[in-house]
Amino acid sequence: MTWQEQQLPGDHPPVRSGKVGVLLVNLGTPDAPTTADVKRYLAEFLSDRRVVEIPPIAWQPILRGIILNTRPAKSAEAYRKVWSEDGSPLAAITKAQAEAMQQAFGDTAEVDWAMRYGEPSIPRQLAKLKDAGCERILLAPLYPQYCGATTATVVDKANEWMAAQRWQPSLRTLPPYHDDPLYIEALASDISRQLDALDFTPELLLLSFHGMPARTLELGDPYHCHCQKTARLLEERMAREGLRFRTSFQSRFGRAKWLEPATDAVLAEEAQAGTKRLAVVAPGFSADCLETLEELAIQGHEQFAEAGGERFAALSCLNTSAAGLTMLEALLRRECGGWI
Ligand SMILES: C=CC1=C(C)c2cc3[nH]c(cc4nc(cc5[nH]c(cc1n2)c(C)c5CCC(=O)O)C(CCC(=O)O)=C4C)c(C)c3C=C
Ligand SMILES: [Fe+2]
Ligand SMILES: [Fe+2]
Repeated sequence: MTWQEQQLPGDHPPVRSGKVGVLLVNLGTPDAPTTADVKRYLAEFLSDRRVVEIPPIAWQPILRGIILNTRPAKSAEAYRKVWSEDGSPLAAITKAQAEAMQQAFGDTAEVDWAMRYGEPSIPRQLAKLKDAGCERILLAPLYPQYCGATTATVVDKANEWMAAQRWQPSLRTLPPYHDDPLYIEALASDISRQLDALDFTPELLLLSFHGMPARTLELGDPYHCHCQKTARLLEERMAREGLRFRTSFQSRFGRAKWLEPATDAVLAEEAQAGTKRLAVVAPGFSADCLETLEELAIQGHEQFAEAGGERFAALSCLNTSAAGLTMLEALLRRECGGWI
């Protein structure tokens, strides 16, 4: 079915229909690396009750009174270190992924991208797809591992928009793909390519996933198990003579206990135990961002070197690599089954 302006009586509102839409979604990022923009972004992000599970009556005074007066300046400084000509790396890469998918799908689907926090927002982009005639939309949160704080909040936001529509499009959601052979294969091939290009041979490949409060595991969030399964499958698929694998969790936020071991602690511990050559990669991130380019590649390098490590490499995320785009297209085509 293709889009068409239907033949309608003169006083009938225009009707556009018949198309399939695909919306790639990632976390969100400030518009500019300034304290004011980072503050705006963090206020929205950290007010999401899926992200900080403390009752607003207790949390909002801490957020507004302390965190939003201290963190934005520090985070803005970190963002400035990784900001690119095309803006925030997370937004620029997600946009490039959507453009590549549009190229791959041609006129069989409209492909666009959105950010859960900040712009372009999910409601704005869903409305854009609907206005372009998309009656069927695949919502694709680009998180391989399911997490209430990431995947579920994207679906919540989309459903909020759906609730306000008289004529709703049909909505499908890309399921988590943490153990999908397409994903494991893409990671194995892209990581192997990057390891082969290094001018040293790492003794350890550290798989660093974004952390979560430890209690989310007891509350039934599958995130920790999904990360562990990705790590196990990747290690089985990639096994190399002399290369050890370890898994850790980065980006701790707040005072509660987070999933362990922490990436910074493992980097120091490994160097102190005599590991000289280490590579780190973040398989849970679809695109490089502040957490990989600054926290891992800059801070992680310093932590490892200060503890006695000698050679360090932070590998890239799948981004727009050939392996990453081939995987993404295959996942999206599968989920659009019967539609295109
Ligand atoms: C990949 C999955 C992610 C999970 C799970 C996640 C949970 C989570 N994050 C915070 C707090 C912060 N995260 C920040 C940045 C950030 N987080 C993710 C991904 C996940 N977060 C990404 C891709 C990014 C990068 C955004 C970018 O612009 O590049 C930040 C902002 C930066 C900073 O000030 O440090 C915060 C804060 C919590 C509390 C949480 C789960 C409870
Ligand atoms: Fe985060
Ligand atoms: Fe687990």
